[in-house]
Amino acid sequence: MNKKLLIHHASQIVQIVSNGQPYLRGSDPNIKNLKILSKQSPSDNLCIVSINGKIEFIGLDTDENYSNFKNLVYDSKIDATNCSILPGLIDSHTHPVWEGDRINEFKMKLEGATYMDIHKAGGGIHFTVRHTRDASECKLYESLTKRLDNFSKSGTTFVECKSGYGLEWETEYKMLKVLTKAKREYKSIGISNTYLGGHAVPIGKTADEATDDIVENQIPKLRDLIRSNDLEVDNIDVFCEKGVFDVEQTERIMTKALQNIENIKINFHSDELYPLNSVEMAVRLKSKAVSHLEEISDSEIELMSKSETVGILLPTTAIIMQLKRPPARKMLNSGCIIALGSDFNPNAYCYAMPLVMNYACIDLRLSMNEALVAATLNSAFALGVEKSKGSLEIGKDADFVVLNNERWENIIYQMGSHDQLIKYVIVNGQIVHQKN
Ligand SMILES: N=CN[C@@H](CCC(=O)O)C(=O)O
Ligand SMILES: [Zn+2]
Repeated sequence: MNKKLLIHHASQIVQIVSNGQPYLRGSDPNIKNLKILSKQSPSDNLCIVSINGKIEFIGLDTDENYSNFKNLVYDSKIDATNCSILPGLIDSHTHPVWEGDRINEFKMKLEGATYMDIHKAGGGIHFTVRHTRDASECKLYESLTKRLDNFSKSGTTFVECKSGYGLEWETEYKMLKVLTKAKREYKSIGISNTYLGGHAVPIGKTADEATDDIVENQIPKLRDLIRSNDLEVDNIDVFCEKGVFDVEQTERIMTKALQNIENIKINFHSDELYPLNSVEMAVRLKSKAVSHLEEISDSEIELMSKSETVGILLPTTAIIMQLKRPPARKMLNSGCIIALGSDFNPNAYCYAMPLVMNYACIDLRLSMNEALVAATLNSAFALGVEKSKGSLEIGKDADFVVLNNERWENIIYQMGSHDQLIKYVIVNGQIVHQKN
């Protein structure tokens, strides 16, 4: 199979970088000088060629190089006149496997209840856990794939997906089976799977007892199922938070996972509601990423800026929950590696990375270039897929978004209009979404 795709006549191609850089720190001048090809004259003709799902050529089709590709027969040709082309967006934090919406809690929060009030009263994550435990694998797969389709229509071509609404092995296993099936069979979006057995302390157990269960019972089972190829799990996560799992318990879980599961990547919820100083532990364990960080301290920022641990910011959640905002500017100016995620979950119902980037700019004061880097290359690095995704470079996966507009910034500027702007979403050189 040698499928070929040609996208030609484009006005702009946003590569992000073209020198193989794996990520861009906040202080890197290449964020200001993003690698963008733009039409200089009406006779210019920008194009991108994919063969077998990889990028083979990017540039002016008058270039000498293009002669190798000019006379090929293409399976699909897209005329991108007046369009811009971006890397597919990468959403580095979501919780998409669950049943039971939480509209009632949304109402309660609008009336003044806090997230933790609801959680302690047996709602929040516990409400979703009850409904997810009751749901069949088939039902969970059906709702997951509908959600994956919504991520894809919003321009996301690769998404991190967590388990975490089981809080016991049987349901965690069910969720991970659903995620593994989607990763193997659902080809319109790439998936990085995360085991989040420590998402909350199950009712009737202490946090220490729940930690013991994860360390002594769940992680060994997970290891065996990964080894036998029954499950595909890429990352391990814990909700490290006051009243959930403390730093010590989180470290026990992470250490056990590192010792038992080959190539597992640490990526956990950190410093969201209370400053627990968990970034110190994250950096010490060489975590790939930590998420939220509303309460990150100056000394943690300093540590993070000298490490390769990515800070994943979730602007929609901070707005929905009316949290103190993460000090994004300070983190960027100090040289941290910043990524973005939607945090899609029943408490924060947002699929759309274009809206997340908009909020990151307006509410967290990122520049548009910083937001795009955070939603592409740096998210890819947070998930360990930067060698194949996150920028438009020869040899990387042909994952693109084609916008109905000559300037890429419209994906951020036109708040909430991504449905009108996104003309095509392409994954591995295949059109997975096309605007009618
Ligand atoms: N903070 C913990 N986990 C999720 C919320 C999950 C839920 O409320 O169901 C988050 O990242 O926001
Ligand atoms: Zn989360």
